[in-house]
Amino acid sequence: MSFSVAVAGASGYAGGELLRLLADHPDFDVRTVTAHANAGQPLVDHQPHLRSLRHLVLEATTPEVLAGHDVVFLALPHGKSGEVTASLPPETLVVDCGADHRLVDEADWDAFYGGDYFGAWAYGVPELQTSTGRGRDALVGAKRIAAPGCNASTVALSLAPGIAAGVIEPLDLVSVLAVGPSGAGKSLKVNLLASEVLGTANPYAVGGTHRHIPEITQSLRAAGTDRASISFTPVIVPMSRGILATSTARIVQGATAAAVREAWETAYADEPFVQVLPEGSFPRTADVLGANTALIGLAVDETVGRVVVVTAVDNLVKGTAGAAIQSANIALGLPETTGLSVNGVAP
Ligand SMILES: NC(=O)C1=CN([C@@H]2O[C@H](COP(=O)(O)OP(=O)(O)OC[C@H]3O[C@@H](n4cnc5c(N)ncnc54)[C@H](OP(=O)(O)O)[C@@H]3O)[C@@H](O)[C@H]2O)C=CC1
Ligand SMILES: CC(=O)N[C@@H](CCC(=O)OP(=O)(O)O)C(=O)O
Repeated sequence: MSFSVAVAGASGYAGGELLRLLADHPDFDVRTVTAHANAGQPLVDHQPHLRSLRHLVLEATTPEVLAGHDVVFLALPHGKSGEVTASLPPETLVVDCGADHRLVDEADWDAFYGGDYFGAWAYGVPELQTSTGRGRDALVGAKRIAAPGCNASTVALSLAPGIAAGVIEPLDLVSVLAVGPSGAGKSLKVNLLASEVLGTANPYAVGGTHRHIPEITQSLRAAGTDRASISFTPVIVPMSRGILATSTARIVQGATAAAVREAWETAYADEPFVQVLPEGSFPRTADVLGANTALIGLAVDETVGRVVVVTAVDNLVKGTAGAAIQSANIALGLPETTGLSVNGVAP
């Protein structure tokens, strides 16, 4: 089967990663790539690593250019995809990598983003299976999919099994993340200059201000609690890609260490792209580079009564483009793993 595909935001990091994966996907045929200021230029001027797509030229990002494809992937700045998606035909599968269609509560959108609210779509993290319509079930046959924020999906995958199994307290969650600067996109920002990022660790959005917090809590609520709250702190470190999220949660009274581990192992036992490491093993970001894999290590700290969950993902793959393609595979009835690899690149 061959589905014609357009990628909008193709000159950016997320668009480039979508294209790298789509180029080797047997059922997707990338016909159109679009950009904004760089429209009119050859794709490889902006993505020189995508040699098999060197025939493509960046077009303007308009509904007219994007219409007429079976699948449209959008990797545009926040607030820009919502403007486009309303004009795309309902039969087109649209997968948005921005935040415009992630949040179910308009008040969260207003508080953390602002501007027009475009409504929530099926959330592109299949492993967050729940009884409330999110997860894999909501993606089957979907025509509109919101791919996740990379930090948000990493933390939700880290903590949801404990909430679903009732072995951790949903309040008093803490997550601190080491993140690579590619998560912030390609556009020039002073705090992301090499001279500002190399040789240092920079915390940002400290103190409950990061826009991924409502996205995390809505996923955790969907896992099986009506209340979830998290202290969330990201720290930029000098690695181009990757997220290492260290999350801790208070263990509910009476839950044994074995029951805690069991919750995560059971939740992900059949998942191709989320793996729980054996006791005593913890992931490194290097282990998932280029892979659509989330690796999870966990330990129970009996002294403080908390579980410590360490999760590594590649922000551009499992955090964005890989999740988008995995979700599109499900929506189209293709094998979920098509075109995606659990194996990373090393060293
Ligand atoms: N980077 C990451 O790890 C992740 C990114 N995402 C999301 O994916 C989306 C893209 O992010 P990313 O690739 O990092 O960003 P980049 O800054 O690297 O790329 C942005 C893309 O959008 C285009 N663009 C810029 N302004 C406009 C506009 N006004 N209208 C239409 N297109 C525009 C750019 O085109 P041009 O080059 O011509 O200006 C470019 O192709 C964002 O919503 C982001 O939050 C989600 C999860 C993780
Ligand atoms: C280093 C850095 O700035 N990372 C970004 C990750 C962005 C992301 O995952 O996606 P969305 O912007 O689409 O939500 C951040 O923390 O906001």
